[in-house]
Amino acid sequence: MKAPMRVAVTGAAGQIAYSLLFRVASGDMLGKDQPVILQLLEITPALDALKGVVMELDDCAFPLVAGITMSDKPEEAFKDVDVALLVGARPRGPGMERKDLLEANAAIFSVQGKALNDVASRDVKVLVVGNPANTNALIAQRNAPDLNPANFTAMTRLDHNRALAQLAAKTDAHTTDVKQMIIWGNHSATQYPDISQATVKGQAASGLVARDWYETDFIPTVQQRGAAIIKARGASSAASAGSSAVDHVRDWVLGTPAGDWVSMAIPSDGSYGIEKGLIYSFPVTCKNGRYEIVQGLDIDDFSRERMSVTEQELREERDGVAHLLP
Ligand SMILES: NC(=O)C1=CN([C@@H]2O[C@H](COP(=O)(O)OP(=O)(O)OC[C@H]3O[C@@H](n4cnc5c(N)ncnc54)[C@H](O)[C@@H]3O)[C@@H](O)[C@H]2O)C=CC1
Ligand SMILES: O=C([O-])CC(=O)C(=O)O
Repeated sequence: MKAPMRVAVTGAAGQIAYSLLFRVASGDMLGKDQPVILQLLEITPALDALKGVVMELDDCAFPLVAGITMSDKPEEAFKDVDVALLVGARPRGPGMERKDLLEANAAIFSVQGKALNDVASRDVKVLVVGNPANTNALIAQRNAPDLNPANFTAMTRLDHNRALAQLAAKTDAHTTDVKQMIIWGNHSATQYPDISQATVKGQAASGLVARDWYETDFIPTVQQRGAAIIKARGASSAASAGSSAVDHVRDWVLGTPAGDWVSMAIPSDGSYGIEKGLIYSFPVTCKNGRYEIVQGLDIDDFSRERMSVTEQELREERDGVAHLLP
């Protein structure tokens, strides 16, 4: 039996966590042979609700759960954690953009970055889900100077999966037939879902769909999918967000399949001319618990323009929270 891994989940009484926790506990994220200790963080008024969630986790009798803790103090919840899923934050409602949440949510991530810096495992892998995810990840990372910046990531895997689903439906294929999708940039309406490298059953996707569909239907549909869910459901995506968080961490820890890649928002190292340090979504492959940006892709003028627009938005978000960036 492997030693348990410690997984912190913030916002553990919220909507996303209500689906995410059960997937983590059942072994979908770290493997069916990997015991987990769940370290759950909530704000004080939500601790009663959290107790109910823990009662349900207990009632599932998951073989891989080696312990569960609850706390309203980040320094307790993050103690020695190997993986930190930073979900807890206010979600947007109808008519809002994700960056409208910056004011409400940014402070959470400076406090949590500091706590991770002080008490988490030195190799902790951090995934920020709470919006605006990229800039919140930047805040957490900059407040954790003793940890490797590369260990702070934000979630664009939901956008990646949405793009797979849209392209698969259009080409009458299954999502597993689609390879080499890319989401560039911010988890926002400026993100650039790029099919220029994608294949469907081994054929170039760009040759299978009309350019007009790609530009006027596919791109805006993926960019606006979060808003469409809010309109339809009256609440922001929860189960699909939880599922994508599982995918993100699983692939980071256990590796990406040969011949394909995934999208992760990570600190830019300057690849593709993107400003160093911004938390920007790139195509990456993962192996041995590390990710690497896919290099050498051709970037045409259409792509370059869109990659720059979303980069510029990330610069503006960063400048808007300068007071939280040590
Ligand atoms: N990156 C992505 O692809 C996606 C991100 N999101 C974002 O995820 C976040 C959570 O969404 P939901 O679970 O639907 O919201 P929710 O409102 O149902 O749950 C959020 C939970 O976080 C808790 N919380 C608030 N401040 C906290 C703090 N300082 N420490 C610990 N917990 C705290 C709240 O008490 C609440 O229980 C939102 O910001 C939402 O916009 C949602 C979908 C996709
Ligand atoms: O749209 C939202 O506010 C929630 C979210 O991030 C998504 O569904 O992509």
